Amino acid sequence: MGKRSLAVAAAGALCAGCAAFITPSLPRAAQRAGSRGLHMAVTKKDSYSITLLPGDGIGPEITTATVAAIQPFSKLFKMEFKEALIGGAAIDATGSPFPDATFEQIKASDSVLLSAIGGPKWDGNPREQRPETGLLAMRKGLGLFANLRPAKVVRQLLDASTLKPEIVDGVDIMVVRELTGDVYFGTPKGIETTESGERFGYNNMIYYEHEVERIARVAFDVARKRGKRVCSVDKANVLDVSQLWRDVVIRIQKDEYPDVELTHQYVDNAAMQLIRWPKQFDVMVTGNIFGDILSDEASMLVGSLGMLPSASVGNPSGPGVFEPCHGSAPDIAGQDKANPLAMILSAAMMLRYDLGRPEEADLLETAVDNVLDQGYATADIMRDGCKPVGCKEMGQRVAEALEKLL
Ligand SMILES: NC(=O)c1ccc[n+]([C@@H]2O[C@H](COP(=O)([O-])OP(=O)(O)OC[C@H]3O[C@@H](n4cnc5c(N)ncnc54)[C@H](O)[C@@H]3O)[C@@H](O)[C@H]2O)c1
Ligand SMILES: CC(C)[C@H](C(=O)O)[C@@H](O)C(=O)O
Ligand SMILES: [Mg+2]
Repeated sequence: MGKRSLAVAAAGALCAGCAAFITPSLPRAAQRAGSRGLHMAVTKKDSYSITLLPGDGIGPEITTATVAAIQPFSKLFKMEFKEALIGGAAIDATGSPFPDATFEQIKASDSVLLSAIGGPKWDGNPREQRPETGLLAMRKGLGLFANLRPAKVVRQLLDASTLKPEIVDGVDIMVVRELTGDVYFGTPKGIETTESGERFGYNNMIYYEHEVERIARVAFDVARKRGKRVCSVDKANVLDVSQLWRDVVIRIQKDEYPDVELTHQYVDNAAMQLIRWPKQFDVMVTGNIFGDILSDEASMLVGSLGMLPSASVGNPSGPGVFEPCHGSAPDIAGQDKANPLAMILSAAMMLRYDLGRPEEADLLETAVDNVLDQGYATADIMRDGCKPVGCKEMGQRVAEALEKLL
């Protein structure tokens, strides 16, 4: 395949309406400006429109709990919540996992809170009618190339991790995951049959320099506000796409961030180092698929996937999407067992990055901390001596704790 057709293939969007947001041919200066879109300089307002995407499985339960938890902020500013369809719920209602109406509503919102999508009901659908395809289309369509996944161990949960307390105590890692490139979006891809009748499947792992440059800058910018150390994770010993990744990250650090320390690990080693001695990491920057896997692994340092929030950002002129790292947890859906804290902490990231309300973000995180101090725990983080609560009650407890701080 020639260079031009590869470029066209990589720009191929999952939905027609997304194409305008994909910018492989932007001049470098414009791409660079876009890479600064961490929404940190947003001016605060008195009123916000927030799209809620309750999605599938435990999604509606944790969404209700999250809205309840942040309701006390209505003393300070107005939040207009409007639900929209995505994922399996959208497929059932409209036939599409990311309906145009949802995309239009999101673009007109200040921000987006997403719970989770997917489930066995739709696993047999053709690819374009799978819930996950809707999620990817939204991220790509909104230009959200940077996914920040903080794995910060809270002292109350030291015993909730499957690792020894002395290994996880003090861990504070920010995984910066590239979110709109890699093997997730590369083409050509598909499942075909050879002339002899054997089927084969393939996906193209591809990164353009500008995609690596902008995620590297996000990682270095984040590191400058933390421990000034970035570990870039790749598989450059085997993959050409990873060699390009590494070369570009080295160049950006040398030219623009000489004050930030840069190290490299191969992804197999990084997966091991994360559970051997996680305190060695400050910021980890990596591609879409490695970041997906390593962030789920990092959640167990904290104690549960139900504790890991995320911010999907990168487009300074549009809303970000704030979403827990976990999925729709079909095994516990509809039983009031889910931990809503990952989504509540994602709402804190929304306040910080999208709504220009960093003080309120801190307050919400403190409220969560206080609830954990009081010993309330959902099943996934249950320890000796804790008070068991369901999803709904956990949301109410956070609301009460927040109320006391306002
Ligand atoms: N961002 C998303 O929407 C997202 C992310 C991951 C997976 N998924 C989808 O979710 C579906 C299920 O995937 P999976 O089972 O591999 O992963 P999952 O994250 O849904 O669940 C993995 C395990 O973690 C538990 N878990 C997850 N969130 C929890 C919470 N908040 N509280 C308590 N326990 C929690 C589940 O019960 C399960 O045992 C699939 O369709 C998958 O594609 C969606
Ligand atoms: C559901 C899936 C498309 C998604 C991803 O792989 O990005 C999920 O695993 C995540 O981590 O948000
Ligand atoms: Mg994942």
